[in-house]
Amino acid sequence: MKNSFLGKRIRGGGYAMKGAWLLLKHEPSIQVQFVIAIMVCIAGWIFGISRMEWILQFFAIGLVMSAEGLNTAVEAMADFVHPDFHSKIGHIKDVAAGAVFFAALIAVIIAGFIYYPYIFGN
Ligand SMILES: Nc1ncnc2c1ncn2[C@@H]1O[C@H](COP(=O)(O)OP(=O)(O)OP(=O)(O)O)[C@@H](O)[C@H]1O
Repeated sequence: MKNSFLGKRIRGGGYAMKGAWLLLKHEPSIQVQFVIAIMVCIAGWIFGISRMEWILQFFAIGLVMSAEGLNTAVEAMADFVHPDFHSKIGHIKDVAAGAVFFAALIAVIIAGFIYYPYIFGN
């Protein structure tokens, strides 16, 4: 079982959950986004958003937290591979942060589409 196809997949899932827990425990940017995710879920519950709006909201939350998690991994990798200041490292980190910016921008646009009608009417 241990080295079977299924055993490896289950172990991989365990490592992934450990990684998610490490992100939540140690990374301030992920912690902030997690709190924002809880707040928008409370907003969704208060405004009684539709099933499709919940799906879009969870998609946006997943998109931002995934991008931020990968950005954190890229930053850690860059610091490990080259701890000193280097313009290439700066470029790599800026590009990884840019990916988070795209995800966050899309999330804000989705939030606007969902909540604008509930707050300001159609
Ligand atoms: N080793 C480096 N060489 C060149 N530029 C760097 C380097 N480290 C960081 N930078 C620049 O600083 C920006 C911020 O980097 P980074 O996110 O690692 O710093 P930080 O804000 O201290 O990170 P965190 O608080 O998430 O640990 C990068 O996007 C990059 O422009």
